[in-house]
Amino acid sequence: MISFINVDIELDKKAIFRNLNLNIQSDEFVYIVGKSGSGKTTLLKSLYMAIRPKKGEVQIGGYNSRTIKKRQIPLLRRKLGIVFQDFRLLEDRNIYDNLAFVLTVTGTKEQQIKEKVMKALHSVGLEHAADQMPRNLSGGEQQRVAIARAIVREPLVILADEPTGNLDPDTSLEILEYLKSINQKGITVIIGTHDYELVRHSPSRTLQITGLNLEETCIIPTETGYRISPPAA
Ligand SMILES: Nc1ncnc2c1ncn2[C@@H]1O[C@H](COP(=O)(O)OP(=O)(O)OP(=O)(O)O)[C@@H](O)[C@H]1O
Repeated sequence: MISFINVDIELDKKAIFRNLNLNIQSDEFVYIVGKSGSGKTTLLKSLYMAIRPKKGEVQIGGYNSRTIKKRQIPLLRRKLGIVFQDFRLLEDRNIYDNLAFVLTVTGTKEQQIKEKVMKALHSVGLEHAADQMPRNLSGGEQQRVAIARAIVREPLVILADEPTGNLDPDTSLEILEYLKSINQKGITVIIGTHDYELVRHSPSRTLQITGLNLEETCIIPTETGYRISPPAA
């Protein structure tokens, strides 16, 4: 469902990925790990076509980076739910309206908006917070709203870029559990993170950025924490 085929990505003439080949199936839960600056954000951006490969192609949701037209990019993004480290909620409107906005712009009818928004809030345990303003919620709650906003359009894929980067360890695990439960409903989830502890806690397919490519990796629990196999480059 998602494929990178012989992909080279450069930013400002600097090679970030070289000859990347990768397939991710529907329903998978995948971590992309790597140290700061290794290219996690770049990889996720190439999936929502904010970055296009210099060579090769990225296929996602029936679109192809080589052939997609500029006007089709919003259509692709409607099939994706994107979650950022800094939540990015609209501060001037309440939680309900933050989610409703996403549906209004695509012309969904009022009654349907209400049902979908409340269902999405329910799935992150925040239906009681619909009337609250974002600033009145904790960081973890704001990220749960961001996850609800990402799923309200019933996407094929959730792309989460360091979704726990601003959160304490316990809240991070809670966010991870919400993302796992969304995945169990059949939505592909791809998480970029440098938090190996998160991966150790809840293991799943893990791809580590090493040099200009990716390799399948295991985070192995040990008595003192975890070990990465093969080791981080
Ligand atoms: N717009 C840009 N122009 C040029 N280089 C860029 C641009 N954006 C990112 N880079 C470089 O690309 C490399 C990969 O950056 P990226 O943000 O994808 O890494 P990351 O793994 O997500 O890092 P972090 O964990 O710190 O967020 C870095 O060396 C970065 O400096």
